[in-house]
Amino acid sequence: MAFDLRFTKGHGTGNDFVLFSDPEGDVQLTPTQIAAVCDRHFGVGGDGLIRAVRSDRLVDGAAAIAEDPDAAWFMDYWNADGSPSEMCGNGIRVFTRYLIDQGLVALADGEWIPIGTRAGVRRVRELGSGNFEADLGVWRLDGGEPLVRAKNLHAARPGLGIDVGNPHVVVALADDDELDGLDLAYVPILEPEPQAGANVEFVVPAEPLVEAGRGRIRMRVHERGSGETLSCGTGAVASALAVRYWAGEGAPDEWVVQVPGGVVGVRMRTEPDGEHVLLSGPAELVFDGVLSLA
Ligand SMILES: N[C@@H](CCC[C@H](N)C(=O)O)C(=O)O
Repeated sequence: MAFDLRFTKGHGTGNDFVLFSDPEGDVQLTPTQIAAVCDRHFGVGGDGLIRAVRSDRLVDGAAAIAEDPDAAWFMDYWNADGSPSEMCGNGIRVFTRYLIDQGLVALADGEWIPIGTRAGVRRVRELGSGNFEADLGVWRLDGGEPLVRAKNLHAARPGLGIDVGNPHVVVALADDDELDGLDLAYVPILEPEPQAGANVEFVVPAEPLVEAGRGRIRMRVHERGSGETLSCGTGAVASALAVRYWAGEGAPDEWVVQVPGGVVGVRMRTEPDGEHVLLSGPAELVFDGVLSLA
């Protein structure tokens, strides 16, 4: 039976999403329907699809409420190929702006809102001028150092596995030419291949590498389930963490990450439960529409 899906198109530094609101959890899209919505030729087009649903309507949401009873809203995130992901750093900023825009939440100045995700509860606040900051929680080295091959990269390079709620492998390249020459229409090959797959980021230092106490890098990404995207928030934080790890003691705790779709900020902060990593950047809502879905 066909039904109408009311959606909003949004993006964070060009990482674009189709968002819709389903407070009671009545709309269960299949992976095929999600891929059709995200298709850039036959659908709306997007790197991912985000459903805004009340946490108490979902099994994963119950875990979020147990972690923080105020996590009333759950970001139900799906990649463009219809596979689920635990987290999305650009998505959670756009999601928060969407909740505000829809009148589903109101935030006081500087107030942090807890959002349920499959990776656990994450907190977001508005910075003003359409910018938001998300606390992506405690990060960890995970996934080892797989060898990474990519189209136009002459030899395999070692990557560094980092988990920021979802899995990443970060690879350092020699210079801009190597970064710009990559053909990320082809999926990078990881050896060994992580069981759950990984988002793969390629990074080079920006010029200058450190300015006003902040590290600066350039990044391109191949996202698990979506292909090359113009930006990846969790990928940007994984990249900054990897470069700081490689640089060793004395490296900055604040980073500027240049991605093809713009610039995001990353900072690390020690909390009682470990070191958190925070992501800041724009969140834009572009247009609303209605899609008839089979
Ligand atoms: N674009 C996102 C990450 C989206 C999920 C990712 N493709 C995955 O499968 O983990 C971001 O901004 O973090």
